[in-house]
Amino acid sequence: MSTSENPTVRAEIASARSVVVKIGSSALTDIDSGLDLDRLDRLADALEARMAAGSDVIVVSSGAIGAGIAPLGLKRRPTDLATKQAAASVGQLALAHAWGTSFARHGRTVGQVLLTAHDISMRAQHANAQRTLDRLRSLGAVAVVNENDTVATDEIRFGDNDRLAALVAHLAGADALFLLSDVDGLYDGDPRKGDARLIPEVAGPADLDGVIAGSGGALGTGGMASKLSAARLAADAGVPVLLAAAADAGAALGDATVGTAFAARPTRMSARRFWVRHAAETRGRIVVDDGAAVAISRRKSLLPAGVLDAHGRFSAGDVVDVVDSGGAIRARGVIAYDVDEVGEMVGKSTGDLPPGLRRPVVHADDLVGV
Ligand SMILES: Nc1ncnc2c1ncn2[C@@H]1O[C@H](COP(=O)(O)OP(=O)(O)O)[C@@H](O)[C@H]1O
Ligand SMILES: N[C@@H](CCC(=O)OP(=O)(O)O)C(=O)O
Repeated sequence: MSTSENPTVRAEIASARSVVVKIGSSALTDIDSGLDLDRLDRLADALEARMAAGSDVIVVSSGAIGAGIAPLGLKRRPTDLATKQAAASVGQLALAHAWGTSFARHGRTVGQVLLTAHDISMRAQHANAQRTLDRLRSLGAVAVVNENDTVATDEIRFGDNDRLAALVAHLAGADALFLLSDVDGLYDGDPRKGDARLIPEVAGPADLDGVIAGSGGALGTGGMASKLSAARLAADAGVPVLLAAAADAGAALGDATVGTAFAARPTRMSARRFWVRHAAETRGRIVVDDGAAVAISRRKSLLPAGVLDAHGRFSAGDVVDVVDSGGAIRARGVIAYDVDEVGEMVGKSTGDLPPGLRRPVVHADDLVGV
């Protein structure tokens, strides 16, 4: 640990009562030989030790696609959706069985929980998933979560399990998130491409200046970029993150002295703002002029006069992206009007609009910067 580190972040992670532990494909599977059962046993041992020390644990396990490659006679990780889904359907069965067998050595029962992004974005499904996770926990069973790959489509996929794990940490009210991979922490550049320095702690976004987050291995999905965006998502939810090697699971889950520790935001984002920013599905896009882009960056409401264009099929109450005239997403927010009403505002100043269309398009309380 470097002397410049804030020891409280690692102490918080080490003593967290409720934790989510995500394990990447690259740490669990091999293209030729499939699942690494010894690795799973060692992980189950480390997870069991954490539970014996008093923590509740939820596992987010990747590896379904990786585990389906060898049984289907494929030579590499598939890239098209149908073959990925076929591999996941074969591999998920093996993966869940392997976790069940590893934990059974400790007399522990596991439950499989498969989720899609859509489930997390819809309040009813969200609440049901929350209840299932809670009840498994109170019954002493370990939830093993993965994306429901066989029904998720390219448009609605979480994209990677790092994000899924951060959303589950939020959903479950966890106190810490572990991202266990084949790399022993965050480096300032891709460690496979030469000299790179390990970054022991990320206190805030400024510590990521100059860091190059590269792609993943042959089995991983999102690479380091997806881990950084998951760490940001967790930080917004008030959850500190430890990124470490799965091979160091004992030390990571024991006293959190290895890997890279990411501090949470000093004040947790409200549940509503978190949902707008990270969980809700967007239904459209509002293009705004430069003045409005500056105003929303200063946490002001988006007013009708700043709207240049609207795209999508949204209704009042939906979440939309707010983009500037160059196409960059500046914020997400809950829109106060239907798409036709927003269309009527384009090119008009507030005084030219009927009274019913003069309220903010997105109120500042419902607008979250991206
Ligand atoms: N800046 C970086 N720091 C650490 N690892 C990096 C970085 N850039 C790219 N990587 C690569 O990201 C990989 C981990 O991502 P990925 O393969 O998606 O893992 P997982 O399967 O655990 O989700 C590592 O093998 C590493 O080589
Ligand atoms: N649901 C997919 C997860 C893919 C994924 O995100 O993998 P990884 O980048 O290794 O966490 C699977 O189980 O193969």
